[in-house]
Amino acid sequence: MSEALSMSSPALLPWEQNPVLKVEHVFMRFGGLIAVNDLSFSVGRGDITALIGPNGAGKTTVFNCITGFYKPTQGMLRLEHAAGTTFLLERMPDFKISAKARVARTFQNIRLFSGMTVLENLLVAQHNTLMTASGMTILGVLGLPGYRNAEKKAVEKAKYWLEKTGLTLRADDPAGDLPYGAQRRLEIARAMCTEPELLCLDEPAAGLNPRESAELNALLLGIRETEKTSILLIEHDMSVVMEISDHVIVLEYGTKIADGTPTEVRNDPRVIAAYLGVDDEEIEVVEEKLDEIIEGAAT
Ligand SMILES: Nc1ncnc2c1ncn2[C@@H]1O[C@H](COP(=O)(O)OP(=O)(O)OP(=O)(O)O)[C@@H](O)[C@H]1O
Repeated sequence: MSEALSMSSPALLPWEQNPVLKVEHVFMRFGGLIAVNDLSFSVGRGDITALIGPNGAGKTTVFNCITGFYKPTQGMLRLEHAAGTTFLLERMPDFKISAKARVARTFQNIRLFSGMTVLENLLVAQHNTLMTASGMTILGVLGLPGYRNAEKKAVEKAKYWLEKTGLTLRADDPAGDLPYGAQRRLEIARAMCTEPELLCLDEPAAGLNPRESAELNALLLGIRETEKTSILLIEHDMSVVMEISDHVIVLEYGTKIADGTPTEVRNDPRVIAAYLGVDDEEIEVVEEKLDEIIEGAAT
């Protein structure tokens, strides 16, 4: 390749080589407020990607655009399945984004069916598959084999995720009776029962104690390893972000200010200043504190 050509086409970053999601020049305006400002980034297939930034930076708004809760004012969100099918998420209603594009999501505040059992929560998550197999109830009512098989598979899948999330012994308890950390894991299990191409987690470590946080890290790393599911997470807990992410994107006031590996982002003075809300002259002190936190999390 000529020098001129190689200079004009720089090597792709690892997460740009086979992205599951490409966010391209997305804007989201609420009246006069620009919550997301010309945002572009890629989510690598099979990666754990973290979206971080101070409160109000626009992270949840980005999630809402990806999952169809908001239509971006401008820009494209291109999701590509491993099999090659491409979905333009900004053109799809939210129910199709979950059912067809297979983007699953958890929320900042837990949204389980608290009166249903743990197992029932996982079966409800597979409602779409069961409805299709039931021929919209007729085959189900008649108890035909196609429906019975689908039902059996749904229970097997639920049991698989109960085991993965350490909830097998609580299968018949109401979800609302589980401790907080277990409810968070159940939310992830529920999302995984839909076999997502992209799993979006909004602050999965919020409110967890250090032991639960470590369990969450192990669960997410296990999902990446075994299921090869691509994960995009919003997280304020830097020990989680630094320990499990392959790729970190940093937002401030809706604008991307950094995009790289955890080490690159962590050492970026702009990120430290923006994320931790400090003045430039305080950065060194904060960097030392950050090192302590990360070392503490590793031991
Ligand atoms: N529906 C809405 N209408 C008006 N403004 C909104 C709406 N949703 C979000 N915003 C504003 O957009 C900006 C970004 O909010 P967003 O919730 O996306 O930030 P965030 O980074 O997720 O914050 P946090 O970490 O606190 O959850 C904020 O100024 C917020 O007030």
